[in-house]
Amino acid sequence: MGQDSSRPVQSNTVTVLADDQGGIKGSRIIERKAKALTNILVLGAGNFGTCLADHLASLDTSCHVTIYARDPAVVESINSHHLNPKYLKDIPLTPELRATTVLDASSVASVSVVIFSIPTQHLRDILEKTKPFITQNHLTIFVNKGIEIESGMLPCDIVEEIWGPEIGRAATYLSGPSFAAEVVKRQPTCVSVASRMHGRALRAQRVFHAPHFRVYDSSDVVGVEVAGALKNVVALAAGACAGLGFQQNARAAIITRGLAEIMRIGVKLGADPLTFSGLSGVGDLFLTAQSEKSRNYTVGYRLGRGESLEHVLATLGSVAEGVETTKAAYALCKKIGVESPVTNAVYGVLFAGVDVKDAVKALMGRDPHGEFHGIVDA
Ligand SMILES: NC(=O)c1ccc[n+]([C@@H]2O[C@H](COP(=O)([O-])OP(=O)(O)OC[C@H]3O[C@@H](n4cnc5c(N)ncnc54)[C@H](O)[C@@H]3O)[C@@H](O)[C@H]2O)c1
Ligand SMILES: O=P(O)(O)OC[C@H](O)CO
Repeated sequence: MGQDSSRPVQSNTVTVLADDQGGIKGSRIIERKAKALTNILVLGAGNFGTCLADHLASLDTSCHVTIYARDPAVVESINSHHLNPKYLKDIPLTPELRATTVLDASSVASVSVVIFSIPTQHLRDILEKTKPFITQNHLTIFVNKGIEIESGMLPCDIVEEIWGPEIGRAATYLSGPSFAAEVVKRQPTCVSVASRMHGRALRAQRVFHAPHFRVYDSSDVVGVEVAGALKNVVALAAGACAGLGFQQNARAAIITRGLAEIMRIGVKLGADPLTFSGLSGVGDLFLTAQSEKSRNYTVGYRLGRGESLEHVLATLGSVAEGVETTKAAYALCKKIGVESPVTNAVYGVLFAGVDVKDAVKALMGRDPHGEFHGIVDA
């Protein structure tokens, strides 16, 4: 079958606490086969879309998974050779995974689950395209980690604006520490999924469930989204710090003060502070801001080593959401009146010609104040 031998065989059994509407009811336990779920469409054949589609296609062969890509060469290669020639290139994909360039009424009507794995700055485009076909019955799952530049909106707000409150409110948001390159190798991974409709989060949990892929549910959509977007900005700062040759103490300080900043912004936008101690909060921040596998950390690191932003982005080969999100977050913090030294420092380096060394030194040399200022007194 051409499968990577490092990837264990999946169990299809899914155990959930749920009533028939997907909500929790007492302690009733339902054992289900994943095949009880119907067909799945994944939009976006980049790193994460490919890895999630492969994961889902491997769970149960009776559950058809199709990945939508704009590039016919990508579609042809996945269908004929079970390889994505652009992303995760060396990974043999599950042979049952099908790919298509077609995104129309029938491709959406024939599935019950639609996963959106498109960078945040292009989300509006795909939401407009799918709007005529998406119904209240679809389980929609978003994996973006960013803030839109033009509007300063989180993905959840864009979804509700374009699809309207009824369908928008039913959307779910998957986030947390999850490098695509590890998920696709069946490395143990825990993430969280949030929805304003709790039953939907539980349904999404059930869709992904596998021995190596655990999904915790949350109802704090704003907290999960703020955390996912802004950890990328902090990862840029932490990477720059490392690229400049500063050691672990400095990086730990940037990450921790970055978390305080994320919390200040989140709380101001109505998030539950507890969410930031979870998988989508400190979990993803810890992963991204400490690892050379992170694209955002890598961008920061290379800037710290003296490369230009243009060169780094032209040679990265994939999206680093934090770059555009920094611009959006900088404007957002000014608008909502939240103190954001880490975001400001990264913004200065990326967009205002500030020398990276001066920016990191200034950040580390700030006058300290109450550590939880702006969070507990918000
Ligand atoms: N890569 C990861 O490990 C990872 C993990 C969790 C979440 N995410 C998030 O998932 C999202 C996607 O990231 P990625 O790593 O897959 O990015 P990527 O750069 O690897 O791929 C992005 C894909 O989106 C496609 N795309 C862009 N605009 C499109 C449009 N208008 N219509 C259709 N397709 C379009 C591109 O062609 C490309 O295939 C990001 O928000 C990212 O933060 C990524
Ligand atoms: O490679 P990054 O920096 O985009 O991070 C990928 C994921 O968000 C990690 O959870």
